[in-house]
Amino acid sequence: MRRIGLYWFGNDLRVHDNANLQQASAVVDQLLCVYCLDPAWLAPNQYGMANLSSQRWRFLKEALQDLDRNLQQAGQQLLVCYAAPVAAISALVAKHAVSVVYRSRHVGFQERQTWQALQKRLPGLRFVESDTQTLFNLKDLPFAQLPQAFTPFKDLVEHLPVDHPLPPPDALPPCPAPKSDWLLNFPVYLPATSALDPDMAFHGGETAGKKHLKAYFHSSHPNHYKDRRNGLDGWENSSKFSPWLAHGNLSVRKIYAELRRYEQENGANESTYWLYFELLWREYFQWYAQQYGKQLFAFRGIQQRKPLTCFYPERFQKWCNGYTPYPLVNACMKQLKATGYMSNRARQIVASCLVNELAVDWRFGAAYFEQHLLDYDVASNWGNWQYLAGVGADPRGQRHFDMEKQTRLYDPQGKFIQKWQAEVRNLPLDSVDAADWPVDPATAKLASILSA
Ligand SMILES: Cc1cc2nc3c(=O)[nH]c(=O)nc-3n(C[C@H](O)[C@H](O)[C@H](O)COP(=O)(O)OP(=O)(O)OC[C@H]3O[C@@H](n4cnc5c(N)ncnc54)[C@H](O)[C@@H]3O)c2cc1C
Repeated sequence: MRRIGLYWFGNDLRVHDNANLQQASAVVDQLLCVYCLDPAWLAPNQYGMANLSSQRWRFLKEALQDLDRNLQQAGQQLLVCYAAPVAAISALVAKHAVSVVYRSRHVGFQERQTWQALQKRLPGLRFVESDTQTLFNLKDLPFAQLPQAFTPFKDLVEHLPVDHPLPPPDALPPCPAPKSDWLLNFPVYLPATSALDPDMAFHGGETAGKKHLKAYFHSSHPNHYKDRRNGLDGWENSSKFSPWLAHGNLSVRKIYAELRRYEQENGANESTYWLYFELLWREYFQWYAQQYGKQLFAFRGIQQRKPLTCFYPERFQKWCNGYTPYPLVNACMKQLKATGYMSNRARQIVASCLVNELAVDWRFGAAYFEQHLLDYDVASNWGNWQYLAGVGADPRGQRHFDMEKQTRLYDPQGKFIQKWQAEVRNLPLDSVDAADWPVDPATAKLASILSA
């Protein structure tokens, strides 16, 4: 009897180093390659924001088109369903008598729930999941409970061996449906912003990601990474791997292998080590999301500590649009909106500003980043926000950055602020002062009695 498999692509949009694709091609006679674009991503979430900005959508669309081209080279093609995954996959399983479903492990809470819901809905089917998005496999981690801070985690894992990345499959089992059904076809119209800042030219897809990886490790940039990584602008300051990593266009094991090759050929130094160190931060947050589930999104975080913040709609809007009293923050936020990218230092500065200067609930900042970051990754985003808000993996508690000092350090000549036309100063934080709030006469009388 013919065995038909379904490969459900998620944040692993690539054919190289994809253990599931290799496994599927060895086991099944025919294969459906499917991606689900969930309509829920376009509707407002609990923070009133859609998950995908037009920049994020452009990058994702490019990544899907590239995946389709790469699958075609191996005799396959990609079906993109505009539907909720459980419904779409169940329908395809029934229509094509699928007996095994493959996917890469996703550490996100909702994504895990969806995977479980699918298994419940389709009893009797085989479900295969592999670790393709992390350096290490879950089963090889040398602890049962993730350490509550990064340093003990790093000490436990940094010398563990990392699997070699797998090559792309030469050929994949054919698709069981006629070609006409399987054209990469987006049933929804979504505006995909094409205007890019030439300094931040990210294009989605495995092909663009691999090209960038090669260029990076054939330059001298890795030798200067540690000194430059805090720069607010400039393509060469940091690796810029994150958007391709987040979509799985680049495998983190492939990056690791390239880094080791670079070190062998050019010598290892503090900077090349630091690049690995940052990949370990990413790794930490992946397993952190896996361990803490929905606590990743909780106001009190994993610390169960209540931040002294709430929600001020006006302050939040000013932060999003770059109209706070802090020009550096405004420049960073304008950069994010225009390009979908912001350096790590800039993310720390604007997050600290939102929580400490504007006293706004950190989860709104995380949701805004989710909407706009090309490299949005559930684990790294919400994990870093918790850290900055003092409710996450930081043993030191809340990080409060001095805005003036950060400006002096990272934009001493004001060039970055000027580039984003964010020089405006003396903007009030609130348009209504507490003293101007309309107060009814009875309350005013009570207040005067109490203050007498
Ligand atoms: C509030 C906040 C939100 C963030 N949200 C995300 C997110 O949604 N997606 C995301 O990939 N990163 C996120 N980061 C981490 C970091 O800012 C980005 O990974 C980095 O800026 C991406 O640029 P790069 O690839 O040039 O990084 P590089 O400095 O070149 O680092 C190399 C790689 O290491 C990893 N890395 C570096 N720093 C971190 C870190 N602090 N946490 C986790 N991984 C790290 C990334 O995979 C990155 O691509 C966030 C940081 C903060 C402070």
